[in-house]
Amino acid sequence: MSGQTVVVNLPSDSVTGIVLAGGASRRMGRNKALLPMGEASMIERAVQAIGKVSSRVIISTNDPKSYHFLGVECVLDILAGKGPMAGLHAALGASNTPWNVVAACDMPFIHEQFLQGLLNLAITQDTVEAVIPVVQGRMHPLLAVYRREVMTSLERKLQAEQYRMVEWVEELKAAYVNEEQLEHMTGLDPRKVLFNMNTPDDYEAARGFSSS
Ligand SMILES: Nc1nc2c(ncn2[C@@H]2O[C@H](COP(=O)(O)OP(=O)(O)OP(=O)(O)O)[C@@H](O)[C@H]2O)c(=O)[nH]1
Repeated sequence: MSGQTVVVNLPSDSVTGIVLAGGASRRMGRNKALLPMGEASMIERAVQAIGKVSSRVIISTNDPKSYHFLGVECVLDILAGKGPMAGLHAALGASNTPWNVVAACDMPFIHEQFLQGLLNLAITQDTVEAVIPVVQGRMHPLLAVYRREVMTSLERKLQAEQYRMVEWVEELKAAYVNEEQLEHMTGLDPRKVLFNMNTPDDYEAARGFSSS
């Protein structure tokens, strides 16, 4: 942590927060979104963090009953079973704000300061369509910021049955933000914030981390 103060520039009423929670969690063997992490479930942590930087939160899922207890609006995939790009597509279709901050439900160290850092960069870049973290050469399109208009190119990809999100993101006019910039912008360790859980071992590792 650098201790840097993050300045809030973007009014939250220009931002919709989207939590992706429509996956099958096959590798985990149970719904990742409902796993407890510290005092709350994974989905509650994501909704809380994203709710601090946006005026409206949407859960993108095909299983709204599981999230009814949260009292948060759920949006169903238009193309069900096609992965996170389809989830983002449906949620952007429901959005009415220029900027949209997206997070997967399986990131235990998600932090509003990180999201705000990405949003702050987004509004200083008139021509960019997205702000995408890149850590160790790997893009992280599931914790990122998108203009609503990217829905058009996303829809084209889905119609062409091209479901590799990184390939789509590479075609966007995006600000790709490296590890050093991310740390400077947010005051947080990007590797930790961007860590995501796929397997029971990842879950154990994250729980160890969060209680230490
Ligand atoms: N709305 C929506 N979200 C999805 C879909 N597939 C994955 N996600 C979400 O996207 C994020 C990354 O998902 P993955 O870990 O790649 O896939 P998963 O299906 O959850 O897990 P595995 O079955 O183990 O691959 C998670 O937040 C998922 O909930 C989908 O078809 N629709």
